[in-house]
Amino acid sequence: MGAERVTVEVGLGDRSYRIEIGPGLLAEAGALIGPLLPRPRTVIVTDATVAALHLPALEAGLGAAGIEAHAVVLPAGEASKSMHQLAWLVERLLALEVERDDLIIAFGGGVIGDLAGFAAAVLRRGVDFVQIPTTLLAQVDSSVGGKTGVNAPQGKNLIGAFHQPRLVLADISVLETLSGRELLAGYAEVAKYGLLGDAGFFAWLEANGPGLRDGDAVLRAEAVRRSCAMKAAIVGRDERERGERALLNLGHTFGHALEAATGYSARLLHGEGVAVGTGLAFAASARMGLCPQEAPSRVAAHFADMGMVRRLADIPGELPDAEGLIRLMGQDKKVRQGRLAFILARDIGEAFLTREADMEAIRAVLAEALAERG
Ligand SMILES: NC(=O)c1ccc[n+]([C@@H]2O[C@H](COP(=O)([O-])OP(=O)(O)OC[C@H]3O[C@@H](n4cnc5c(N)ncnc54)[C@H](O)[C@@H]3O)[C@@H](O)[C@H]2O)c1
Ligand SMILES: O=C(O)C(=O)C[C@@H](O)[C@H](O)[C@H](O)COP(=O)(O)O
Ligand SMILES: [Zn+2]
Repeated sequence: MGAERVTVEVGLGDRSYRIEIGPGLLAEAGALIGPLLPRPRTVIVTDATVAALHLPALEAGLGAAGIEAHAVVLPAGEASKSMHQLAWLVERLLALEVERDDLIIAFGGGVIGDLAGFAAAVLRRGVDFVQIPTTLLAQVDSSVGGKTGVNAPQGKNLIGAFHQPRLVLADISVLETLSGRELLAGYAEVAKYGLLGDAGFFAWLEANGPGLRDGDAVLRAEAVRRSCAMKAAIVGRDERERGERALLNLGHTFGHALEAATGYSARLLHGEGVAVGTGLAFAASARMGLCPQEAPSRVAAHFADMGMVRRLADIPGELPDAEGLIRLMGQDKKVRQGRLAFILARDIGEAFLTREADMEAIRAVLAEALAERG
């Protein structure tokens, strides 16, 4: 039996929206998006790789409902999440005469979702948008919750806005063309949900992660559903990250510093930085005596079993020393009155935020991990 279509609801009052998850959704895009359009016209924002693989199928799906679509195509990769590309994109959208009541479609991975979502937030002071995520990472995380934005030289996602989509269509069939490296990077954000708050889900992943990785569509759909359900619930309770939502940053204080250190380049994908950062967060938690040593060992064993990038030693090229990485963490958005914030854990599935982390332990964990690089 193949994967079936399921719906997850993000409950945000009159800004609530559905996440549709299942195979073959591109063909139904017109029927699903049509009711949101004031006129049968839209603009698809995508990247060159996704356009080459999947744009004709989306255009056909929209065309079947009589919707005319213009495509705006950006270069693939994290470097496109910049002020430069934002300015270019907004000018293209204005040149295409996108009106205040029109809706645009973000069709791609997290880079396109974050960039097009931010463009939608500022274009004519805000137009609607739909997310059609095409990477595992985007299906389980970035397309949901309304964080949009671009990177700055000073740090990750430092310029942006909260702007919720009107609808999310996660077509799991498109994951079939995703590279193994990108799939495993996205898997780090899947594991994150188990590690931050659902030990049962992490145990499920320990059993089913390899099957999911190797292409089982039913397992993929289930992982996307459970991840989206967890994120939707958190976002529904704390849209603007005043509290609980910060747990979704597990692994990111370290990961974002590593992405800045590697210049937002192909040396380290976002999800890879999250995997390495999650390992470091669990190692630091054990070193501070907050959680049993079995917890970081279990995380490391599962990530190794999956074949993921998971240690500083797996990152090619030069890296700053421990002090340099801690300096980069100073731009993290969770910093308050100059104090760094970390998401640490009491066990698998029991993460919490602290601004009282023992910085000596953080330094020691980083120094040890850097030393493994030889
Ligand atoms: N807004 C949020 O809540 C949130 C959450 C997590 C991550 N993010 C952001 O998401 C970004 C990372 O997203 P990503 O990992 O999706 O990266 P990405 O958007 O760069 O996509 C990864 C690569 O896969 C290609 N690709 C996309 N779909 C494909 C498909 N179906 N088949 C083949 N190739 C495909 C892309 O062209 C790209 O080269 C980071 O900038 C990160 O900060 C945001
Ligand atoms: O949705 C959230 O909240 C997250 O933190 C999800 C993260 O996976 C994502 O990488 C997010 O963009 C990080 O947010 P930031 O506020 O630390 O930039
Ligand atoms: Zn992330």
